Amino acid sequence: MFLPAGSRDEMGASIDHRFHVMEVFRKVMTMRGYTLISTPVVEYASTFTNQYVDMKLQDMMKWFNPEGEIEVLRPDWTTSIARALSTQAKNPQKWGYIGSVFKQSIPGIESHQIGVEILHYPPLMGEGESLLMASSLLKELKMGDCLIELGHTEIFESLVRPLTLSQVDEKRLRQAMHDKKKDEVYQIALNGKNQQSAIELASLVDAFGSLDILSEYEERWKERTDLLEILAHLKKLARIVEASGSQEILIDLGRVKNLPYYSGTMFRGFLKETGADCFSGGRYDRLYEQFGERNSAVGLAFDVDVLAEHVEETNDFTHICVIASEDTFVYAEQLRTKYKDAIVDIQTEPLAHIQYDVMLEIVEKDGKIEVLER
Ligand SMILES: N[C@@H](Cc1c[nH]c[nH+]1)C(=O)O
Repeated sequence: MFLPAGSRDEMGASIDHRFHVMEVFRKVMTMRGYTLISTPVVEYASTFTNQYVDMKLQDMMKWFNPEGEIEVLRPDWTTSIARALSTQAKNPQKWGYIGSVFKQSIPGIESHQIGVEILHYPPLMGEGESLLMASSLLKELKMGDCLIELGHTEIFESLVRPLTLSQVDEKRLRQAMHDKKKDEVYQIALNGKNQQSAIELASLVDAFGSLDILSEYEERWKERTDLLEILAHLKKLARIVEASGSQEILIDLGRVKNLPYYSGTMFRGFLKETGADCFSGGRYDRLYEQFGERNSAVGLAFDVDVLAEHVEETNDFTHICVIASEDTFVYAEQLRTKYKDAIVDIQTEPLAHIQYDVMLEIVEKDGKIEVLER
């Protein structure tokens, strides 16, 4: 009642879990040498809708400012951070962030992210670091096994390029490929008057699974040096992650980009137990072209709400109830110094819904104060 659809109030455990995820992330990123970055929650729409970023205005929370410019609530951290860093020197940088993104398309509009952006690193090192950082966070959070899926924008893009497709057909083709609808991919691709490409695109729909898929396609694409390079790159990245992390790797050669600014390797993380999609990211060197430069840029963001839902109970402090009155309240407060690592909850009566580990009662007898264990 009194809230727009999808908006909700929150109390207790779900907030605890979210903060726990953020705190563990902050520790992991700090220990790996990242620096925190934050950008304002209100930005100009044009930061996100320009030709380099190409996000859709209709998906954003927006309004006109007094000067008639459109302002939005931050729909994406990666783009804001690129804007903020565009004037920085080009030394290797690792940034971490914690905060909300806002999209019309998600229930409640707000979702919570934690993420990293890695700039000016050699490609395999930046990508490897993103994934190993993700892997160590999941381990610290005791999330159980995770599947890391690798894809690459240039496989689908380079097979579509020789086709003469209308914009509408190209959009439909992208969607059909994303939905893994093989017949539809083939039929739409045929409109591009290049049967060989249509066959290749249709086969891409099934090109996902374990690392063996890479060897299979090395054979299939042995004449295509551009695609072979991509396969070799993905293989090296998979080896780095496998050797240092403990996560299982999947390959999806037919993956289409979920954000327009990706150019190169893309990744996604799934929790094995429930299949929940917990992180997503990729390389976006071309995003920096709007500032007249081309940088090595890669990163990923976690959906904090998904992680918080799966996190184990985080509160393992001893829970002490101190029963006091208005007269003994000051004494009760002093007791805290004795139980520094416990939850000390001062009440007039124990609360029925809480299971206390220890119950202490402060009583005043003949002007003297005593603490009794109940
Ligand atoms: N901003 C992306 C994640 C990402 C971070 N860096 C690169 N990609 C997202 O919201 O899905």
